[in-house]
Amino acid sequence: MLSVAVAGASGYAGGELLRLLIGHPEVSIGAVTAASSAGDPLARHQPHLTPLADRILAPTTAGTLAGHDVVFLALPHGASAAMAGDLADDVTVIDCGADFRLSDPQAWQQFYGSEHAGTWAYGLPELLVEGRTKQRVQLAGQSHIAVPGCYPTACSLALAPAFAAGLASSDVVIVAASGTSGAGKSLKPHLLGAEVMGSMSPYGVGGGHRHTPEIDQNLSRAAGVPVAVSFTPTLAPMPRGILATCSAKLAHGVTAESVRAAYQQAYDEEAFVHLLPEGAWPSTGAVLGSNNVQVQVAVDERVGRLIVVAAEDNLTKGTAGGAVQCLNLARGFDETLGLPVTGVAP
Ligand SMILES: NC(=O)C1=CN([C@@H]2O[C@H](COP(=O)(O)OP(=O)(O)OC[C@H]3O[C@@H](n4cnc5c(N)ncnc54)[C@H](OP(=O)(O)O)[C@@H]3O)[C@@H](O)[C@H]2O)C=CC1
Ligand SMILES: CC(=O)N[C@@H](CCC(=O)OP(=O)(O)O)C(=O)O
Repeated sequence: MLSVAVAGASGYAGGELLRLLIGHPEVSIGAVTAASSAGDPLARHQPHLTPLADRILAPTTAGTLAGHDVVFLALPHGASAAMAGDLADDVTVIDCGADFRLSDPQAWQQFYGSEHAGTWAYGLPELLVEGRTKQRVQLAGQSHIAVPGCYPTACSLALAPAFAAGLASSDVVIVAASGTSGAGKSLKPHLLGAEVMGSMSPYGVGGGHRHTPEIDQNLSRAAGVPVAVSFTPTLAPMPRGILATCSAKLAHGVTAESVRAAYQQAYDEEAFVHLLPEGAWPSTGAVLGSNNVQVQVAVDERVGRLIVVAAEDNLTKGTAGGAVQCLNLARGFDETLGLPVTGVAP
């Protein structure tokens, strides 16, 4: 049994981590920590986590996180890097934040505006790397893992098989809608109920969103050559879920059959990434609370473009589920342990 601490346990990502870890047979939950909410009962911030209702949130310090086999960090950007250096070397640290995702310090500086903290193993097991292997081979035995951003998880899994197989070459356009939990719990004026309910709106338009270099990084690794995407996120009036509509110019002569075959080959053996049967389309409702990514492909012959639609739950596969999957791989458990493979409907 591994003893596990969750830092940022009062937040959305921390709450989802705890929901999944409660059902994980190989872990026991140790410290649950927060910042301004330290001293509060966990139940005040995570009313759905009934088995942990009596727990009190501890302050997030190296001391409260010490003595655990595994520490999950679900903290704002920058806070993870500050904390990671104070944790013992033999602890498995899985960071849900962005601090260690990018390998290019210049990209970090440009999109996050601070000094680059470093690069950890990237925690997207199903990502194809240079057309052949999958990223999971780099996760076995790892002690420090950076969990991908929620948009990069959906968008990269949507397009990597096409780039890895040389079916798509350029001109990548992604428009993705996210539920509001993607923005975290802290108060933001544009996320008040009156602003969000019954309305959709874009943000980070024009290449400014910080997930753009992360998607570039992933697709470039899949393709083996540099890929740059146009990425536009939008905010949707729902608590959870991401629906990413991704399109790219098809290489000459590529057919719908060859596209489908490449995606079947990439994902047929995967437990969590599913190419849907022809005619069925991904939806956020269908993946709610599960660690699944639903994918569907189409070829628009009139304009010679590939269209891939992917849906995930941003808090499950997009954060906490992905993080638990990384723990399983790092510690040699079955990759699916403790992770839901069915959604909740309606
Ligand atoms: N929400 C999502 O869909 C996704 C989130 N992530 C990442 O997960 C991390 C957490 O996000 P999320 O849960 O949404 O955010 P929340 O705002 O919901 O939660 C943030 C957590 O961090 C704590 N905290 C705030 N400031 C500090 C600080 N300076 N030092 C230590 N702890 C602090 C908060 O404690 P308190 O409540 O006491 O202030 C709270 O527990 C972020 O890095 C985010 O980018 C990744 C993918 C998707
Ligand atoms: C709706 C919304 O605001 N979503 C967040 C992304 C959440 C996520 O994946 O985050 P991290 O990179 O922070 O881990 C955003 O666009 O910044």
